[in-house]
Amino acid sequence: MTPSSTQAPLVSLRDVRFAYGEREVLRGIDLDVHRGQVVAIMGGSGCGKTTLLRLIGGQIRATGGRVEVEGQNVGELGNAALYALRRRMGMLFQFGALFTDMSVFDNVAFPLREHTELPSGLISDLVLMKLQAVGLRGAAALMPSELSGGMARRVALARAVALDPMLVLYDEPFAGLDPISLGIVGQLIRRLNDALGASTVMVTHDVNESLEIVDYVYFVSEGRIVAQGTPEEIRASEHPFVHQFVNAEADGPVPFHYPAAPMSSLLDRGVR
Ligand SMILES: Nc1ncnc2c1ncn2[C@@H]1O[C@H](COP(=O)(O)OP(=O)(O)OP(=O)(O)O)[C@@H](O)[C@H]1O
Repeated sequence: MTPSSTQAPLVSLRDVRFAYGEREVLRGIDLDVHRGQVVAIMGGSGCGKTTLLRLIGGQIRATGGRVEVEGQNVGELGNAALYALRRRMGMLFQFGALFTDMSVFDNVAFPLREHTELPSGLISDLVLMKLQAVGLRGAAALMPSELSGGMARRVALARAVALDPMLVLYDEPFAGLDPISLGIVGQLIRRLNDALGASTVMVTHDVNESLEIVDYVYFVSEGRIVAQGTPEEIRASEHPFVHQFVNAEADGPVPFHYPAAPMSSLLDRGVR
Protein backbone atom coordinates (compact mmCIF):
# COMPACT_ATOMS: atom_id res chain seq x y z
CA MET A 1 0.00 0.00 0.00
CA THR A 2 1.42 3.40 -0.99
CA PRO A 3 0.92 6.43 1.30
CA SER A 4 -1.37 8.02 -1.29
CA SER A 5 -3.74 5.06 -1.15
CA THR A 6 -5.01 6.17 2.27
CA GLN A 7 -6.71 9.15 0.56
CA ALA A 8 -9.79 8.86 -1.65
CA PRO A 9 -8.66 7.76 -5.13
CA LEU A 10 -8.40 10.43 -7.83
CA VAL A 11 -10.11 8.09 -10.29
CA SER A 12 -12.55 5.43 -9.25
CA LEU A 13 -14.65 3.11 -11.41
CA ARG A 14 -17.34 0.98 -9.82
CA ASP A 15 -19.22 -1.76 -11.63
CA VAL A 16 -18.75 0.13 -14.89
CA ARG A 17 -20.39 -1.21 -18.01
CA PHE A 18 -20.21 0.06 -21.53
CA ALA A 19 -21.81 -1.05 -24.78
CA TYR A 20 -21.41 0.19 -28.34
CA GLY A 21 -25.06 -0.20 -29.36
CA GLU A 22 -26.02 -3.78 -28.50
CA ARG A 23 -22.42 -4.87 -28.11
CA GLU A 24 -21.24 -4.85 -24.50
CA VAL A 25 -17.48 -4.28 -24.35
CA LEU A 26 -16.97 -3.57 -20.63
CA ARG A 27 -18.66 -5.60 -17.91
CA GLY A 28 -18.47 -4.66 -14.24
CA ILE A 29 -15.14 -2.85 -14.09
CA ASP A 30 -13.79 -1.79 -10.65
CA LEU A 31 -10.59 0.26 -10.83
CA ASP A 32 -8.86 2.90 -8.69
CA VAL A 33 -6.07 5.35 -9.44
CA HIS A 34 -4.61 6.95 -6.33
CA ARG A 35 -2.99 10.37 -6.34
CA GLY A 36 0.58 10.31 -7.56
CA GLN A 37 0.28 6.84 -9.06
CA VAL A 38 1.15 5.70 -12.56
CA VAL A 39 -1.29 2.89 -13.43
CA ALA A 40 -1.17 0.67 -16.49
CA ILE A 41 -4.12 -1.01 -18.15
CA MET A 42 -3.05 -4.03 -20.18
CA GLY A 43 -4.78 -6.68 -22.18
CA GLY A 44 -5.13 -8.19 -25.63
CA SER A 45 -6.30 -6.33 -28.70
CA GLY A 46 -9.92 -5.27 -28.62
CA CYS A 47 -10.50 -6.15 -24.95
CA GLY A 48 -11.77 -2.65 -24.14
CA LYS A 49 -8.69 -0.76 -22.89
CA THR A 50 -9.14 2.34 -25.03
CA THR A 51 -12.84 2.39 -24.20
CA LEU A 52 -11.88 2.44 -20.51
CA LEU A 53 -9.57 5.41 -21.09
CA ARG A 54 -12.27 7.28 -23.01
CA LEU A 55 -14.71 6.75 -20.13
CA ILE A 56 -12.21 8.24 -17.67
CA GLY A 57 -11.53 11.12 -20.07
CA GLY A 58 -15.26 11.79 -20.39
CA GLN A 59 -15.37 11.28 -24.18
CA ILE A 60 -18.05 8.63 -23.68
CA ARG A 61 -20.45 7.90 -20.83
CA ALA A 62 -20.81 4.56 -19.07
CA THR A 63 -23.98 2.61 -19.76
CA GLY A 64 -23.91 1.35 -16.16
CA GLY A 65 -22.00 1.91 -12.93
CA ARG A 66 -20.05 4.98 -11.89
CA VAL A 67 -16.93 6.72 -13.18
CA GLU A 68 -15.59 9.29 -10.70
CA VAL A 69 -12.71 11.69 -11.19
CA GLU A 70 -11.83 13.89 -8.20
CA GLY A 71 -15.11 12.86 -6.59
CA GLN A 72 -17.20 14.00 -9.57
CA ASN A 73 -19.44 11.54 -11.36
CA VAL A 74 -18.18 12.01 -14.92
CA GLY A 75 -21.31 10.48 -16.45
CA GLU A 76 -23.56 13.10 -14.88
CA LEU A 77 -21.57 16.24 -15.62
CA GLY A 78 -23.04 18.88 -17.92
CA ASN A 79 -20.98 20.18 -20.84
CA ALA A 80 -19.40 23.11 -18.96
CA ALA A 81 -18.36 21.02 -15.97
CA LEU A 82 -17.07 18.25 -18.23
CA TYR A 83 -15.05 20.78 -20.24
CA ALA A 84 -13.58 22.23 -17.01
CA LEU A 85 -12.64 18.74 -15.83
CA ARG A 86 -11.11 17.75 -19.15
CA ARG A 87 -9.10 20.96 -19.18
CA ARG A 88 -7.28 19.48 -16.15
CA MET A 89 -6.48 16.23 -17.93
CA GLY A 90 -3.64 15.73 -20.36
CA MET A 91 -4.27 13.22 -23.11
CA LEU A 92 -2.15 11.44 -25.63
CA PHE A 93 -4.26 9.25 -27.81
CA GLN A 94 -3.03 6.45 -30.06
CA PHE A 95 -0.04 7.65 -32.09
CA GLY A 96 -0.66 11.17 -30.62
CA ALA A 97 0.06 12.82 -33.94
CA LEU A 98 1.64 16.26 -33.97
CA PHE A 99 0.27 19.05 -36.17
CA THR A 100 2.53 18.60 -39.18
CA ASP A 101 2.30 22.22 -40.32
CA MET A 102 3.45 23.62 -36.95
CA SER A 103 6.90 23.72 -35.39
CA VAL A 104 7.72 21.73 -32.26
CA PHE A 105 7.37 24.96 -30.26
CA ASP A 106 3.93 25.75 -31.70
CA ASN A 107 2.73 22.17 -31.13
CA VAL A 108 3.48 22.44 -27.42
CA ALA A 109 2.17 26.02 -27.25
CA PHE A 110 -1.12 24.96 -28.88
CA PRO A 111 -3.03 23.88 -25.73
CA LEU A 112 -1.75 26.93 -23.83
CA ARG A 113 -2.96 29.28 -26.58
CA GLU A 114 -6.28 27.44 -26.88
CA HIS A 115 -7.11 27.19 -23.20
CA THR A 116 -5.45 30.14 -21.49
CA GLU A 117 -5.19 33.92 -21.88
CA LEU A 118 -1.53 33.94 -20.86
CA PRO A 119 0.74 36.57 -22.48
CA SER A 120 3.02 35.26 -25.21
CA GLY A 121 6.20 35.76 -23.15
CA LEU A 122 4.88 33.50 -20.42
CA ILE A 123 3.64 30.93 -22.95
CA SER A 124 7.11 30.91 -24.44
CA ASP A 125 8.70 30.27 -21.02
CA LEU A 126 6.24 27.46 -20.27
CA VAL A 127 6.80 25.80 -23.66
CA LEU A 128 10.58 25.93 -23.26
CA MET A 129 10.27 24.44 -19.75
CA LYS A 130 8.17 21.54 -21.05
CA LEU A 131 10.57 20.96 -23.92
CA GLN A 132 13.48 21.09 -21.49
CA ALA A 133 11.72 18.44 -19.37
CA VAL A 134 11.63 16.05 -22.35
CA GLY A 135 15.17 16.97 -23.44
CA LEU A 136 14.12 18.76 -26.64
CA ARG A 137 14.45 22.47 -25.92
CA GLY A 138 17.06 22.59 -28.67
CA ALA A 139 14.53 21.17 -31.16
CA ALA A 140 11.91 23.93 -30.61
CA ALA A 141 12.26 25.36 -34.13
CA LEU A 142 12.13 22.01 -35.96
CA MET A 143 9.12 20.80 -37.91
CA PRO A 144 7.62 17.36 -37.10
CA SER A 145 8.95 15.97 -40.39
CA GLU A 146 12.47 16.65 -39.10
CA LEU A 147 12.02 14.52 -35.96
CA SER A 148 12.67 10.84 -35.34
CA GLY A 149 9.71 8.76 -34.10
CA GLY A 150 11.06 8.84 -30.54
CA MET A 151 11.54 12.61 -30.61
CA ALA A 152 8.04 13.14 -31.99
CA ARG A 153 6.61 11.07 -29.14
CA ARG A 154 8.54 13.14 -26.60
CA VAL A 155 7.10 16.34 -28.12
CA ALA A 156 3.65 14.76 -27.87
CA LEU A 157 4.31 14.06 -24.16
CA ALA A 158 5.36 17.70 -23.65
CA ARG A 159 2.17 18.83 -25.37
CA ALA A 160 0.02 16.45 -23.25
CA VAL A 161 1.37 18.00 -20.04
CA ALA A 162 1.52 21.62 -21.29
CA LEU A 163 -1.36 22.69 -19.03
CA ASP A 164 0.06 20.98 -15.91
CA PRO A 165 -2.74 18.40 -15.73
CA MET A 166 -3.75 16.62 -12.52
CA LEU A 167 -4.40 13.45 -14.54
CA VAL A 168 -2.59 12.29 -17.67
CA LEU A 169 -4.07 9.63 -19.96
CA TYR A 170 -1.88 7.87 -22.50
CA ASP A 171 -3.12 5.40 -25.09
CA GLU A 172 -0.26 3.17 -26.30
CA PRO A 173 2.51 5.70 -25.62
CA PHE A 174 5.16 3.17 -26.72
CA ALA A 175 3.56 2.13 -30.00
CA GLY A 176 5.99 1.94 -32.88
CA LEU A 177 9.07 2.99 -30.89
CA ASP A 178 12.50 1.39 -31.06
CA PRO A 179 13.78 -0.17 -27.78
CA ILE A 180 15.90 2.84 -26.79
CA SER A 181 13.14 5.40 -27.39
CA LEU A 182 10.76 3.09 -25.55
CA GLY A 183 12.95 3.25 -22.46
CA ILE A 184 13.30 7.02 -22.70
CA VAL A 185 9.56 7.58 -23.14
CA GLY A 186 8.81 5.24 -20.21
CA GLN A 187 11.17 7.11 -17.91
CA LEU A 188 9.72 10.44 -19.07
CA ILE A 189 6.17 9.30 -18.33
CA ARG A 190 7.26 8.53 -14.77
CA ARG A 191 9.32 11.71 -14.37
CA LEU A 192 6.64 14.02 -15.77
CA ASN A 193 4.04 12.43 -13.50
CA ASP A 194 6.18 12.91 -10.41
CA ALA A 195 7.35 16.43 -11.33
CA LEU A 196 3.76 17.56 -11.91
CA GLY A 197 2.40 15.82 -8.82
CA ALA A 198 -0.09 14.27 -11.27
CA SER A 199 -1.58 10.81 -11.65
CA THR A 200 -1.26 8.81 -14.84
CA VAL A 201 -3.24 6.08 -16.55
CA MET A 202 -1.70 4.40 -19.56
CA VAL A 203 -3.03 1.75 -21.85
CA THR A 204 -0.24 -0.38 -23.22
CA HIS A 205 0.87 -3.75 -24.57
CA ASP A 206 4.45 -3.23 -23.42
CA VAL A 207 4.55 -5.26 -20.23
CA ASN A 208 8.24 -5.20 -19.45
CA GLU A 209 8.66 -1.50 -20.09
CA SER A 210 5.59 -0.70 -18.02
CA LEU A 211 6.54 -2.86 -15.07
CA GLU A 212 9.69 -0.73 -14.74
CA ILE A 213 7.78 2.51 -14.20
CA VAL A 214 4.25 1.88 -12.92
CA ASP A 215 2.85 1.54 -9.40
CA TYR A 216 -0.04 -0.74 -10.29
CA VAL A 217 -1.35 -2.78 -13.21
CA TYR A 218 -4.83 -3.88 -14.24
CA PHE A 219 -5.21 -6.69 -16.78
CA VAL A 220 -8.37 -6.61 -18.87
CA SER A 221 -9.77 -9.52 -20.82
CA GLU A 222 -13.08 -9.58 -22.63
CA GLY A 223 -14.27 -6.45 -20.88
CA ARG A 224 -13.41 -7.55 -17.34
CA ILE A 225 -10.51 -7.00 -14.96
CA VAL A 226 -9.00 -10.48 -14.66
CA ALA A 227 -5.89 -9.66 -12.63
CA GLN A 228 -4.26 -6.72 -10.90
CA GLY A 229 -1.30 -5.90 -8.70
CA THR A 230 1.95 -4.06 -8.14
CA PRO A 231 4.81 -4.83 -10.55
CA GLU A 232 6.31 -7.20 -7.94
CA GLU A 233 2.99 -9.04 -7.58
CA ILE A 234 2.59 -9.21 -11.36
CA ARG A 235 6.10 -10.59 -11.90
CA ALA A 236 5.47 -13.25 -9.25
CA SER A 237 1.93 -14.05 -10.41
CA GLU A 238 0.94 -17.60 -11.27
CA HIS A 239 -2.24 -16.35 -12.91
CA PRO A 240 -2.31 -17.97 -16.40
CA PHE A 241 -3.37 -14.78 -18.17
CA VAL A 242 -0.68 -12.67 -16.47
CA HIS A 243 1.89 -15.38 -17.09
CA GLN A 244 1.09 -15.43 -20.79
CA PHE A 245 1.42 -11.67 -21.00
CA VAL A 246 4.57 -11.24 -18.95
CA ASN A 247 6.33 -14.06 -20.77
CA ALA A 248 4.99 -13.10 -24.20
CA GLU A 249 3.70 -16.63 -24.84
CA ALA A 250 1.86 -16.93 -28.15
CA ASP A 251 -0.89 -19.12 -26.76
CA GLY A 252 -2.64 -19.36 -23.42
CA PRO A 253 -5.87 -17.85 -22.06
CA VAL A 254 -5.53 -15.30 -24.89
CA PRO A 255 -5.88 -17.66 -27.85
CA PHE A 256 -3.58 -17.41 -30.87
CA HIS A 257 -6.40 -18.53 -33.17
CA TYR A 258 -9.49 -16.50 -33.87
CA PRO A 259 -12.44 -18.87 -33.18
CA ALA A 260 -13.00 -21.21 -36.15
CA ALA A 261 -14.28 -24.67 -36.97
CA PRO A 262 -11.64 -27.40 -36.56
CA MET A 263 -9.26 -27.55 -39.51
CA SER A 264 -10.03 -31.26 -39.97
CA SER A 265 -13.68 -30.47 -40.62
CA LEU A 266 -12.70 -28.21 -43.54
CA LEU A 267 -9.90 -30.12 -45.27
CA ASP A 268 -10.64 -32.01 -48.49
CA ARG A 269 -14.07 -30.43 -48.76
CA GLY A 270 -13.10 -27.39 -50.77
CA VAL A 271 -14.13 -25.06 -47.94
CA ARG A 272 -11.95 -21.96 -47.52
N1 LIG B 1 -16.95 3.29 -32.02
C1 LIG B 1 -17.11 1.97 -31.92
N2 LIG B 1 -18.24 1.36 -32.33
C2 LIG B 1 -18.42 0.04 -32.22
N3 LIG B 1 -17.52 -0.82 -31.67
C3 LIG B 1 -16.38 -0.28 -31.24
C4 LIG B 1 -16.10 1.13 -31.33
N4 LIG B 1 -14.88 1.37 -30.79
C5 LIG B 1 -14.41 0.15 -30.40
N5 LIG B 1 -15.31 -0.83 -30.65
C6 LIG B 1 -15.15 -2.26 -30.32
O1 LIG B 1 -15.09 -2.37 -28.91
C7 LIG B 1 -14.11 -3.33 -28.53
C8 LIG B 1 -13.14 -2.67 -27.57
O2 LIG B 1 -12.41 -1.67 -28.28
P1 LIG B 1 -11.18 -0.89 -27.63
O3 LIG B 1 -10.68 0.06 -28.67
O4 LIG B 1 -11.58 -0.34 -26.32
O5 LIG B 1 -10.14 -2.07 -27.40
P2 LIG B 1 -8.61 -2.04 -27.06
O6 LIG B 1 -8.42 -3.02 -25.96
O7 LIG B 1 -8.15 -0.65 -26.82
O8 LIG B 1 -7.93 -2.59 -28.39
P3 LIG B 1 -6.51 -2.29 -29.07
O9 LIG B 1 -5.47 -2.69 -28.09
O10 LIG B 1 -6.52 -3.18 -30.28
O11 LIG B 1 -6.49 -0.83 -29.40
C9 LIG B 1 -13.47 -3.82 -29.80
O12 LIG B 1 -13.99 -5.08 -30.11
C10 LIG B 1 -13.83 -2.80 -30.85
O13 LIG B 1 -14.00 -3.43 -32.09
